[in-house]
Amino acid sequence: MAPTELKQYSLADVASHNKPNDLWMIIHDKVYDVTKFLQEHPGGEEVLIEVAGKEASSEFDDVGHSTDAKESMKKFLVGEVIEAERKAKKSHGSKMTPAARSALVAGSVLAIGAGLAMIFKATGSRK
Ligand code: HEM
Repeated sequence: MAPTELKQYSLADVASHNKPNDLWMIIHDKVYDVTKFLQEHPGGEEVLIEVAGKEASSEFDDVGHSTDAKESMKKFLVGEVIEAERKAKKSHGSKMTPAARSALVAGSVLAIGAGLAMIFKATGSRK
């Protein structure tokens, strides 16, 4: 079974829709056809033409688009970027393995312990 019902596009597919009369863009791995929205975009058509056929996630986020804007963009969703070419990979967050993380915690505890021991020794001998 397909993991998603969205159509899958490669970056090259999206890049070919880079004209004002045929304008797609990628925002957070989703592909949007905003051709019909150009004239209506409150931020103007120029900014959309600039990112035509391209990845525009940071530009979109930088504006701080409203929830309304995020809701209305669903109307333009036509698909998503094929998994191999996605920017955001499946594994989110820290790249550290659990073992590496435990080692780091254990190391820190040891270092703090050693530091405290030295302080206690120093204060203790100052009699
Ligand atoms: C499907 C994609 C997009 C939709 C549906 C959309 C929608 C909107 C909406 C509804 C607004 C009005 C303000 C708000 O509600 O936040 C807005 C403003 C704006 N948008 Fe977009 N937008 C899209 C993509 C983009 C992209 C890719 C850029 C930049 C490259 C951009 C730049 C702007 C700017 C500069 C404003 C004006 C902000 C202001 O004047 O305060 N938008 N957009």
